[in-house]
Amino acid sequence: LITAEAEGADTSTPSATADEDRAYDLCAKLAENNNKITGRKGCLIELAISSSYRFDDIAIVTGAITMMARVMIVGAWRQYASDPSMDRSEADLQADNSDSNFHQSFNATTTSSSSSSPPDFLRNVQAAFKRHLATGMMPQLKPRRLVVRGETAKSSDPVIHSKTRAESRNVSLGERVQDSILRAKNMTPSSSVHHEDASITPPTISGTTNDEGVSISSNAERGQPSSGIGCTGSDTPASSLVEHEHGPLVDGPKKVQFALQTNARTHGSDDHMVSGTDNLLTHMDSLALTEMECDGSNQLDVSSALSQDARLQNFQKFDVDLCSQTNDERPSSHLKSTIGVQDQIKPFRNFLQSDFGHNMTQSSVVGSSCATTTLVNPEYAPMLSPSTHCSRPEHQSFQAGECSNVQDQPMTQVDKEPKYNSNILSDCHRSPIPSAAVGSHLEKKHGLSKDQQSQEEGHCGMTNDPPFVADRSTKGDAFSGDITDIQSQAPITDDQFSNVKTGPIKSEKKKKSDANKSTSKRNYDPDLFFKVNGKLYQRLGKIGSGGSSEVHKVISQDCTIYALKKIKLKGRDYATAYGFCQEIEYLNKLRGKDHIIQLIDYEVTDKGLLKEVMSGCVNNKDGKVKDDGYIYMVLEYGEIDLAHMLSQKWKELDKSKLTLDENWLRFYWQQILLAVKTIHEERIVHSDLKPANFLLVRGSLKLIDFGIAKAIMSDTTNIQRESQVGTLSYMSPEAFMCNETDAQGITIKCGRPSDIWSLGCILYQMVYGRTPFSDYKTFWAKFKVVTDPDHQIPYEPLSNPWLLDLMKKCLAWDRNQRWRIPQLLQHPFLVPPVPLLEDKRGKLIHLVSESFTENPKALMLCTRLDQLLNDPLSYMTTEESMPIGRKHALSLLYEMSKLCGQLKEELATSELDSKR
Ligand SMILES: Nc1ncnc2c1ncn2[C@@H]1O[C@H](COP(=O)(O)OP(=O)(O)OP(=O)(O)O)[C@@H](O)[C@H]1O
Repeated sequence: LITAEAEGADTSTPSATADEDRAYDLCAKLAENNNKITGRKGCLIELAISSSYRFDDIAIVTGAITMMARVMIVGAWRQYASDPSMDRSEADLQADNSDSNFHQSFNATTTSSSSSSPPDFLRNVQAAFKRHLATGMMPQLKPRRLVVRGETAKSSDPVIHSKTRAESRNVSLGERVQDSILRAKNMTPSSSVHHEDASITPPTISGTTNDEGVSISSNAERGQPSSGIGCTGSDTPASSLVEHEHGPLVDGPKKVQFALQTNARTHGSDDHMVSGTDNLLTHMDSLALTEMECDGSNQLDVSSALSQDARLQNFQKFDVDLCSQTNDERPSSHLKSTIGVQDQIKPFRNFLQSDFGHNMTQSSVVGSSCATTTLVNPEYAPMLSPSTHCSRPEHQSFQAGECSNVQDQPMTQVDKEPKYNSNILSDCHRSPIPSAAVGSHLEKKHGLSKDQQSQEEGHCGMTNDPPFVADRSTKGDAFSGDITDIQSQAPITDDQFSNVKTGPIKSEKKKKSDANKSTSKRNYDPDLFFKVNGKLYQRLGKIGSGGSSEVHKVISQDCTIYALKKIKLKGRDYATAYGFCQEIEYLNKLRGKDHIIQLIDYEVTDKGLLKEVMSGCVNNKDGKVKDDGYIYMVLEYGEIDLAHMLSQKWKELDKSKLTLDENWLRFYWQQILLAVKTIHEERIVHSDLKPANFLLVRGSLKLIDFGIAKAIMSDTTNIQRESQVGTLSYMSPEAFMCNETDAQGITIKCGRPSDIWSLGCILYQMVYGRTPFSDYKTFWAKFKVVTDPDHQIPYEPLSNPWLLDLMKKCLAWDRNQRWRIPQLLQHPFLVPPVPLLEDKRGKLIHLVSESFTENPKALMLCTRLDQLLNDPLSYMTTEESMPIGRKHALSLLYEMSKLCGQLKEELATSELDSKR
């Protein structure tokens, strides 16, 4: 049925029920896919994914079947491998490497339901399958097609299928059989297999095309859309990178960081800039340029599907794992040593079980701009919309599966609590921060746990991480070879098979297996779990990778979803490493603040480094970190970032031909301001404000990524920077010219106004769908135009003149003219002035506005003048108290004369126009 579903057959008709032939087919497919071993993931999982984003809840059903079938297959394998009465030994199987008949018959069974004589293994599998059928499990699972979603999934299906088949062609029978044996005997999959995994992993979605016709395919990593031209990181010449910055919405983030000592202007071309200077780190987030282009909804669907898939797989893995453990005759010492971990694992397992053990509901939550598909248990989700529909409850049957001894274990207290999928957190009112986590943090604030030493020696077993190619400038590259770990599927750790000959194995396989042997000491599967300060977090999928880190979606023992940011320190220069530790410091400082992403827990495995940063005595500024060290940060989980929300919004607008909803804009703009207000009040300048750094968490936007943030020293208003930093499209003139001298010979410094400029760029992008300097494609073109005080930013006319005014207030070239956050929060766009009563209005203003009722700009200026005259305090920051000082009095007068001048100019122009 899974196969039928995946191949698009209509399984809703009675004819599509699983007769024996089809069951056999299914078995063969399962066997083949287990055999093929695409890493720790079978093709079936992929099929389940493909189903899951085409059908609302078929994934649950297919998932259940997949799990069940897998357990059966494993059972069959075991039976086959251990039963001497069976007529084919493993040696035979290995000998089958060259057995083309076997291969052919295998193929025959998988491509049609015609029965060629199946090999013994398949017969055994078939027998096992039938035995299970007899238990009455199968009939309870009646997958049916429920809801068919849009075209996107259809269009992506062929990609997935063809990929899957291509994979199957690429793997030799010998490898498949050997890998199968390895898997059945608890050897871990080979690294070559990993690569296959990686290639199959995220279903490639859609093919949106940007203005240049560049095909963009978004992968499952949210926020990491990739361009078909593969312009990632600093390895790509800048000239080619910048060329992709085209059209609306694509001009976004290019993060640059380069040393000021470099006289950038002396470089003739972008290429020089990138390749010529050691200190010159040009972080062209070329992929992120396309960020706004990628289809957020697709991504969400897929990420949702992936997380479902991950859950299914993990659940399955637990069952098999626990099963094998309970059946195992291991020395009790080993059992003992696993107890701690098993205790930690149990809640995960129960969570996953409970998900499948209850009716599940799949629904879309949140507004149109950020619709997310989510899997919830309706029992605990009373707030779901009426459109929610329930899927079938058959999955309960799976609980009575093979591992009853394990499943019978009582649920812990935490298991009885409502379990929420990540997105449902937005509906529930429980604290996102488990008190235990916070408590533990407080206990050892800035301290280090006992486990750190051991973790330092090989934390989480991430020994196979691909090397970081470059520093922070290599967005995406550092992890490009990595595996999306939600496919973790290596079956069963079971010693009873350890003596089996495995035949010749590729050296990579051996390496991987050795690595896993060493990680097995940890008593948890490092492919499935992260351990931070002794607490396990199960991986649910990779969210994305930034310039310096990879971020995973994880679930904690108390079944809360978090994001786990992992930063590899080895090979980085110390300055960068200190920067990472500083991010932790800032996040600590910002704990409990509403609009800042919350740091739940963290661990720096290099104790010395953290100590140095925390104490402010940074010694080794120039060297590179040699030791294997990682930083782990457990963060609140964000559902979608503003960049994707904007992309979706603009797609909706383009489709509907509607104009921007000002209330939508007001709502999110206010949230952005509140977030930045929080950090500015803490004397922190973010320096990298951009839509991608605002995450939606339970309906509020929260600020993330303090990687290049800086604290303002107490006696100044500016930060000291040795390098220019930021993301090109959002960088202020001061950020471009940082540390140079201005016309008056004053050194240009960055401060809070620099963040305000970035906010202006974000607002501009929210209003027009592109950033203000998007027409300037190359770094130098941008540099020139942004640093030119006479450059006029183009503003297309808007129906609301306040909005225009607001953008101009943020994008004033002169940083002293830019409004500060408190003023912006009071700007008439957010707080429309209450029209003054006729008799309260200044006579002069009244007369003037009466004569130009048809000119909205003049009217707006009149209102502001009026407001300034009648309510001058609204023009001042909330920090100021009465009586105002001379400085503020002067600035009010300056504001008034400026408004008068603008009004005079406006009226003169419209007078001229009317004469013409
Ligand atoms: N708390 C979170 N919840 C969900 N997703 C997150 C969270 N934190 C980060 N991400 C996602 O992970 C990816 C990388 O995150 P982040 O920007 O923090 O990494 P980074 O290494 O600092 O990147 P860069 O320096 O290039 O901006 C982004 O796609 C981001 O949206």
